[in-house]
This record gives sequence, C-alpha cells and structure tokens, in this order.
Amino acid sequence: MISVDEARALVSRLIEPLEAVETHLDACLGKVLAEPIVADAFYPAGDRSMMDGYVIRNDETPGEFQISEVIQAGMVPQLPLEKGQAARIFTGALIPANGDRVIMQECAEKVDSMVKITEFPEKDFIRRKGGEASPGQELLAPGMLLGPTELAILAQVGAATPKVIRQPIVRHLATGNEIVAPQETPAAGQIRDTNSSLLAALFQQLGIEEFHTTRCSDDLERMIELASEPADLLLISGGAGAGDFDFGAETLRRLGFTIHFDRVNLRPGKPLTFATKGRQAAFILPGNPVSHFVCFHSVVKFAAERFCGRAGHRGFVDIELTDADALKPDPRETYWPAEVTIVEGRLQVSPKNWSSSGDTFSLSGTNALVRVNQHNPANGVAQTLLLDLPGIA
Ligand SMILES: Nc1nc2c(c(=O)[nH]1)N[C@H]1C(S)=C(S)[C@@H](COP(=O)(O)OP(=O)(O)OC[C@H]3O[C@@H](n4cnc5c(N)ncnc54)[C@H](O)[C@@H]3O)O[C@H]1N2
Ligand code: MOO
Repeated sequence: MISVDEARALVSRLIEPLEAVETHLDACLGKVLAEPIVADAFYPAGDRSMMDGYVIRNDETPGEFQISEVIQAGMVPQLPLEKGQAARIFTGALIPANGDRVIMQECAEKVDSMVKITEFPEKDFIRRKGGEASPGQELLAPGMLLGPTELAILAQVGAATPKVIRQPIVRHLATGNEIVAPQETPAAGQIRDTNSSLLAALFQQLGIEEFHTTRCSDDLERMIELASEPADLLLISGGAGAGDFDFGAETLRRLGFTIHFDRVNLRPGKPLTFATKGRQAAFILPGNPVSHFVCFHSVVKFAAERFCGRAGHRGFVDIELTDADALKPDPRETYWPAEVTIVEGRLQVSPKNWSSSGDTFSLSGTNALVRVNQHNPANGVAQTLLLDLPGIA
C-alpha cells in the first residue's frame, strides 16, 4: 500500500500536460498559458494625461494662459504648446508637443478663452510613454494560470487567441446495479446515485468543461463499451474493491491499461486505483461518497491539474482546532472532512461528525480536510487543507 504522497508522485510522473491550443480570450479563464506574452508596443503608446485639466510647459509660472486647443481622449493633439498657452486636456488624452505638466481643473479657473492657474502642484500627472512596458517585454510567462487580471493583460496587448493548455475530456462511469437517478424513488436495496452529482460539481468547480457522466450496471461488457469512449481522464465510481461484482480493474485491464496502484494508505478511500494507457489516465474511486470526496481532493484533482498544466499545490496550513476529540485516529492517514470559519478575525477548523464513508449528509458545509495520522493533532492545531475560502460567497 502506498502513501498519498507516493500516489501523487506517480501521478505527476505518469501524466503529461496536454497540448497547447489557440483559444479565444473569452474561454481562457482558469486555463494555463502555453506561450510567453510580450508587449506589442509601448504602454502607454505616448505621454498621456492622468487628469482632466490643462497642460502647460515647464518654463511657466502661475498666471493666465491662453487655451490653444481641446484634446479629448482618442484625439491626436494638433498644436505644439507655445509659451503662455495651455491646452484643455482630459484623462487618457495624448499630451501635445512641448507639454510638460497637467494641472487638474480643480486648481484652475476658466474665463472665456483663458485659464487662470494660481498654483502648480509638484506632480506632473503624466503617464509617460513606455512607463509600463516596452515592445517585446515579457508580461506573462508560459505556465501561468490565467485569472481575471491576466485576461485583462491579454486583452490590453491584443492577444485575443493565446495558446493555452487544452483541458482534459473527463468521462465518468457510475457503476452499480443498486444506483438509480436522483429523480427516481429507489426500490428495496437500491440507492440514489450521489457520486455523479458530486464529481460533476467538483470538476465544474475546477473549471473543466468536458465532464461526461453515465450510470451503468455491474456489467463488465457494458462497462468496457462505455469506458472505450474518447477521454483523457476516465473515472469509474464503485467496483474498486475485490468483490465478485467489482469490475473496475478488469475493465481497465481488458482495455489495455496498466494499473500502477490499487491501494492507498488513505481513509476513507483505500481502494483508490490508478492506471494509464499511453497518455490516457484512469482512476477507480471507491463507491462511497465520502471516499469520492477525499480521493478527489487528495489525488484525482491533482491528476486533472497535471493534464491542464497546473502546479497542483496541496498546501496544508496549521489551523486552530475546535474539537480534537471528534477526530478518531486510525492506522491509515485520514483526511477528515471539516469546516473552516473565521471567528473574531482568526481561522478555526471544526471536524465533521461522520460515521462511515457512506455518510454523505455529514459532508454538509465541508470546506476543508484535516490530516490525521496515527494520533490526534497535538497542541490544538490541525494540518488543514483548505478547499475553499471561508466567508467568500
Ligand atoms: N472484504 C472487504 N470488503 C471491503 C473492503 C475490504 O478491504 N475488504 N474495503 C471496504 C472499503 S474501505 C471500501 S471504500 C469499499 C470499496 O468498495 P467499491 O469501490 O468496490 O464500491 P462498491 O462496493 O461498488 O460501493 C461501495 C458503497 O458505495 C455505494 N455507492 C456506489 N456507487 C454509488 C453512487 N454512485 N452513489 C452513491 N453511493 C454509491 C455502494 O452502494 C456501496 O454501499 O469496499 C469495502 N469493502
Ligand atoms: O476506504 Mo473506504 O473508503 O474507508 O470506506
């Protein structure tokens, strides 16, 4: 049985980021840049006013100035400033030739075609040509995760179809004769399928658009047929164990996958299985929903991130624990569902009360996992994996 860290190391070694594809800017949020982005020009392209006001020369003293022209943002100034002149200017407009400083309109008084300026502030209120970037300067490096601010930068330099790493196509099979759709009423012995909704939402949260899910009975031939559909990442829910009707591993073997591990020192989620075939990867996730949640956050998410070219951090942070007795240690490394809240300006983590890995209800409000080794965390502080930030809607 391997550790979670060993499982992640194998996943990292065996999964390669997918190829780069030109993608429209509107579809780039959450994707990883595959090329350097450089400035296509000087930014700003010319000296620009930072204020609405009047632009004058440097060799002036306070007094009255003749207004030479009106320069709106988007216009090209027509007249060089002569001594004794001021041009009316607006925020973002180009500074005319000989213009050295902008006086805010609050410090000026316009009288007909003249403007009276009694005082010159120290600051010139001009954004200088090339002050923010010069042509060819690298602004975004390959490998960068594109968030809203990076999209603004791409837009500014006209990179409307940057190359980003393609996202994986994820195919999910929820297996089991006992599972029925959420809108159905289960007959005796049946249960509603919760894992498909859970995984679909987790991949949606990850920003992965192509998540295809199908329910399937414990029927090896049917599982092979469905698992042969095109996918970069194949997920089989249930059938991870060694029971007579656990066909997950056999499905993968029959499709030519190599199984790299089928047991992880993880609670819940011990029978988590990982396999690859060429550049394809597959997991069999133990059927219980809490196991699904934990397997996703400890290993499966990391695999999806690798495909996307993301770094896949797993930053445990030490957080004050409210109820250490609720944590029941086990020989396996446990990832305990928990809720982090902000109490009087500090983070606190409260373990959820879960009785078995089938207890979906105990996951309500979970936004963190607490790592519990052989013993309960000492000194009231728990190693906590934040899945979401508390207090952010
Ligand atoms: N003799 C042993 N039995 C079991 C062992 C073991 O070591 N020896 N390990 C246990 C552990 S730990 C786990 S975890 C499970 C793994 O089971 P499987 O992955 O084979 O999953 P299933 O048996 O198919 O299902 C387990 C459980 O989850 C329910 N389930 C399945 N699919 C769904 C779904 N889509 N939505 C909601 N619930 C689902 C299923 O009905 C079962 O109750 O094996 C233990 N047994
Ligand atoms: O590994 Mo199982 O997921 O504990 O129930």
